[in-house]
Amino acid sequence: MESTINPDKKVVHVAVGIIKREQDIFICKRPDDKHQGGKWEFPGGKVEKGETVTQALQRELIEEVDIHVQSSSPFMEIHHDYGDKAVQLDIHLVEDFSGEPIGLEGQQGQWVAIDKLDNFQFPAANVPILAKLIELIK
Ligand SMILES: Nc1nc2c([nH]c(=O)n2[C@@H]2O[C@H](COP(=O)(O)OP(=O)(O)OP(=O)(O)O)[C@@H](O)[C@H]2O)c(=O)[nH]1
Ligand SMILES: [Mg+2]
Repeated sequence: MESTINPDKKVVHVAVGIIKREQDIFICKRPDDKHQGGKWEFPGGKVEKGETVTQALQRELIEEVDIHVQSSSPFMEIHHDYGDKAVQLDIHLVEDFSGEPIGLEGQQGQWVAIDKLDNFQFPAANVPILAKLIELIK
């Protein structure tokens, strides 16, 4: 019998940055050929062996959106199983950075007001992030 819970399933640990300036957040569109392709995301990527989440976040945001993170603070942690892949998202708020974010890997990127984020389609795991961001501006 097939089980929906597989304790041996590898969990991908991901550092995610909520890049915030005043009431706006910088989001990017995931390339079509990637997991959850075509959806919008908060930039970030896999934590590599030997890296802390903060180090991974700094590296990924340089690689993906060309900004240098000066400091960040933990925002929330989400565990989600997509079936084809299980992820642990370590989400940090990034308000202190240098440079102007752009989609450095050819991906679309744009600043969006927090109250307009629900017009964009995000991966299912992101639902609690949007809910918490809305709380910030209430
Ligand atoms: N960056 C990012 N990943 C997310 C978000 N939500 C979410 O479910 N994910 C999932 O977390 C994983 C992140 O992997 P990634 O593709 O960004 O990793 P990466 O930058 O290291 O790229 P790579 O695939 O080229 O190694 C993907 O499975 C993605 O679907 C999000 O808001 N931002
Ligand atoms: Mg990435």
